[in-house]
Amino acid sequence: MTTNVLLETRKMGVSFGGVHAVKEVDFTLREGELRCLIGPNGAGKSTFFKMLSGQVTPTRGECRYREQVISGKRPWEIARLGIGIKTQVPSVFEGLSVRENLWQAAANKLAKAALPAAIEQVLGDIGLVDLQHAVLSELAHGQRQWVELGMILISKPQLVLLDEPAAGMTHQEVRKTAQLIKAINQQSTVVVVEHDMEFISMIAQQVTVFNQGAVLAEGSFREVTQNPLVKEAYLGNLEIKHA
Ligand SMILES: Nc1ncnc2c1ncn2[C@@H]1O[C@H](COP(=O)(O)OP(=O)(O)OP(=O)(O)O)[C@@H](O)[C@H]1O
Repeated sequence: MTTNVLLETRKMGVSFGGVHAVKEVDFTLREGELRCLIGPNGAGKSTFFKMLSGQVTPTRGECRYREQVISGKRPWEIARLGIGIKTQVPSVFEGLSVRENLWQAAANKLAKAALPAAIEQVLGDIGLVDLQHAVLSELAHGQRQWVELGMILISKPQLVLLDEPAAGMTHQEVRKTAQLIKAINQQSTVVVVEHDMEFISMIAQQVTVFNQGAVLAEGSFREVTQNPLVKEAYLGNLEIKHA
């Protein structure tokens, strides 16, 4: 593949006291990818994600984004480099409407004259045109998640990091979220941590499987789900549907 490397970790890891949550991970992400991180509970996916997003500081190794060392930077410094982050805790403004949330997200990134058209576009993308004046606290869980994805979409980050974007969603909501993430991937490189294998099957291109703080396998969805080591460590007898 000739595409440029966007983000790279070298022997990056972190320990909490005696717990080696992530050991020494080498990970390479190329421009335009949609990479899924999967693995059993406690495998280190979330901690790895948090090191990419600046929520956790690595105790060894480093992470480079566009060849600049970003490990040790704070989340807001990382966001400033053009990285959009959706953590498990939603960062929306509860008292503001859908439209106002999108406005807030875009205000510092787009020219004022470009804002209305960008907001219309994203309201359509997230399917909330009819609810644009509803206050966030009145929305259903899935709708609030879409607003947050819309807030990422409108600021057009180069890299988007999503931690369990489909958590707690109904089947229908999961399908819509998958479409939305594919739309985000049309303009941004994306990393997704997720448990829901059905959701992963809808969006996956390259998949990295974590186990016991290390990368167990990497490859296409089909490759990793047919890998005996992945079956043993994670999937067990789970029936996987291939598109
Ligand atoms: N702040 C912390 N202090 C101590 N141990 C931690 C901390 N954060 C994570 N760990 C430990 O690190 C290991 C990896 O946890 P992590 O949450 O990254 O796994 P995960 O793959 O995301 O699991 P899950 O799918 O359950 O979210 C676990 O043993 C966890 O208990």
